[in-house]
Amino acid sequence: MSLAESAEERQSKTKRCKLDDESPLMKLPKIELHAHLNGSLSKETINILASMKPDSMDMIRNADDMLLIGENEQKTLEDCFMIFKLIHEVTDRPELIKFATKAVIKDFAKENTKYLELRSTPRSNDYMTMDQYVEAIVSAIRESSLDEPSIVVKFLVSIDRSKGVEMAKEITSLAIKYHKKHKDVVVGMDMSGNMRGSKARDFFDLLSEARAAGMKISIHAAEVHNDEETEDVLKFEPERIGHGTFIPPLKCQNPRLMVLLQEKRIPLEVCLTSNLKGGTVDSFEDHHLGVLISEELPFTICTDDKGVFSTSLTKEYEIAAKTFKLTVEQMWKISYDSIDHIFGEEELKSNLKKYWQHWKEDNPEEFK
Ligand SMILES: CNc1ncnc2c1ncn2[C@@H]1O[C@H](COP(=O)(O)O)[C@@H](O)[C@H]1O
Ligand SMILES: [Zn+2]
Repeated sequence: MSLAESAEERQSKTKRCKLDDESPLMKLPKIELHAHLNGSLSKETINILASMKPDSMDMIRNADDMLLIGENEQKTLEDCFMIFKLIHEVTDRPELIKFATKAVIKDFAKENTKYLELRSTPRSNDYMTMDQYVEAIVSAIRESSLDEPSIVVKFLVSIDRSKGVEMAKEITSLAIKYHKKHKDVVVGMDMSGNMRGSKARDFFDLLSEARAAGMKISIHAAEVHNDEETEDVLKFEPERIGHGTFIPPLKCQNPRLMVLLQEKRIPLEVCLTSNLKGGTVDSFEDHHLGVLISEELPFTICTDDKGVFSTSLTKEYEIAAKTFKLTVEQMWKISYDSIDHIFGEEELKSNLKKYWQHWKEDNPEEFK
């Protein structure tokens, strides 16, 4: 079955899905490849973290209005970057980072995410070193493999480009060090953060170093309009690209970028709600996912910051299915194809594929 069927064909097959535990898309095994740790914290987890901090602030305790963007609210990306700074207040010690990591893993496991790549930028302060930050995440992932055996979790070390190249150098060395020490957990690097005031290409040598050490690379690109930078990133050929909103002709006047994407077939990590609430797309209908489907280009559906954007992986699947009139069977295929884009090892990929196939055979009622 092709994803590029006509809208009418798809519409006639669309199964309406409710967003509850019984929803087929809740039950569907899913893959999450673009989740920032601190942006993924639920309101409940933020409140618990605040209560664990001896000097926690009331502002953080009442995380509701301040930190999470509600149903019909729209913000700018700049607003989002301010929100992340506030959330960092409740994860400023190793034990809090460890608690936060476990809570996020649990949340994803609850909605049948079977494979999760978490990403985060290591920070240091009076209470922790960057090494302790990474160690806290790795040990949370290791302990979760016992507490939450249904989900496999990997970690990508993020460069926050707004912090400059010198800091990125430190982060890259740290990433390589922990990749060597924990090859089965620390599998890749990401570049994210506020893109204002820096050029992606200034970080390519560092990302190449990580790649030479055996790590896979994902880069946030074309989240905002910047054709020159987007072309640089496409030519660098990261294993995946975060967003890619301003590549297809919907949002971009430069056809070369789409040609490059078609040639290189770099999978895009698609984050529907993030793009709408961050104000980079006007509506779900205008989202570039429609082009990726019709052009049969590789992509994966992700949450980005499910806490801040008040979403979940199931909700993102629901939105994609509803907006682009996709059946449960087509959503299963999107989820299944995402396995090819994980940074985890080949043996894991083939095990996940087997699991997906068995799930389909064992749950025929979900596809009716
Ligand atoms: C909405 N679109 C986005 N664009 C770019 N970078 C983003 C982002 N969403 C999150 N981040 C990056 O992830 C950090 C929060 O998680 P961690 O503290 O690393 O776990 C943010 O500070 C930013 O650097
Ligand atoms: Zn992101």
